[in-house]
Amino acid sequence: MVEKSIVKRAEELRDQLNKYSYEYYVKDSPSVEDFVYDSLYQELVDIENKHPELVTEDSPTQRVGGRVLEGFEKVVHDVPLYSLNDVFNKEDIIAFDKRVQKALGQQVSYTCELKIDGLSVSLRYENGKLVQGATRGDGTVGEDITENLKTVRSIPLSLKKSITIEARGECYMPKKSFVRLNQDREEKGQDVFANPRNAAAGSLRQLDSKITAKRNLSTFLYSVADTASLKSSSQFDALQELEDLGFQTNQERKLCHSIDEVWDYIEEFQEKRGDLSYEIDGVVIKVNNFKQQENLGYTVKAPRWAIAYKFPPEEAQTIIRDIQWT
Ligand SMILES: NC(=O)c1cnc(OC2CCCC2)nc1N
Repeated sequence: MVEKSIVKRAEELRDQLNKYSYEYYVKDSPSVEDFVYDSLYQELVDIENKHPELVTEDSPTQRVGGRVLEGFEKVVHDVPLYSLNDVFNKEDIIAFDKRVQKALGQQVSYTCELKIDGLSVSLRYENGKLVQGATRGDGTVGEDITENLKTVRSIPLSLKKSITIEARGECYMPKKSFVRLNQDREEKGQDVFANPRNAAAGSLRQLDSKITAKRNLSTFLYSVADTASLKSSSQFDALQELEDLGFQTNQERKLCHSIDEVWDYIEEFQEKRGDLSYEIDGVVIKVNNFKQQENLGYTVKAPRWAIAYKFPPEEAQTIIRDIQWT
């Protein structure tokens, strides 16, 4: 039986380290220097080595697993991960708005979100603890990449409330990490990745999570499998609720009350795209109210209540050129 004081100290360290990690990787505003984090982390590693029975699933020491997998298990998504219909011009945005207004016969607000150019992932939590992470796959069957997603520091191993929820979002590689990774691969005579999306996909497909852990991936969560698992009754509020649970959400979201406001948002971020620290390939426009989303429903592959406005592809050189070389 381990002394109570040691059990208590291990719990304190876990909570403290998870809080520091959240501040650093999710809020991007650390409250302590790295050396403070490192020394507390080492203290926890020492306690867990001496008393393995004290190790918990959500201990920060469990982010980087030990074993190399043979392959990935299949995961069936009870609620499919839908894709989005794409549009490429203002006329189609206006047509989308007209269809929605006609179908609903009432006023509609839209939540606009940047369309992160990464990989869709699904994160399942039971009683607030991360139990499974999976790829989108074909929308119905994905792959279990829990070990790899646990290494993504912005993914919380435990939520701020012990609820059971399946969150969905994008896992991506920041532009600077992409450039650094390709420089490193070039020096080693390895193939370089064509773009950050491919680099993120390649990093999440690693059978050895120690490699994934070094790729500096991040996330933006933007939806849940079942909106009934949230208090919110709209997309805009749901994003805030996900943030309050400890997820990273994209701060550029905007609640728009007319399609003109939506178009202004699109033009704004077509301009700002090069200044972002991550790649986007457009804007996602969603009917804000969940009841209205339900009334509009889905086609076979995509919701009728959302549309993706795609920007013209940005040639690779722009990505490299636009990085602020600090
Ligand atoms: N790549 C993105 O940033 C992104 C993708 N998809 C969605 O929403 C889909 C999910 C279910 C129907 C609408 N939102 C996003 N922000």
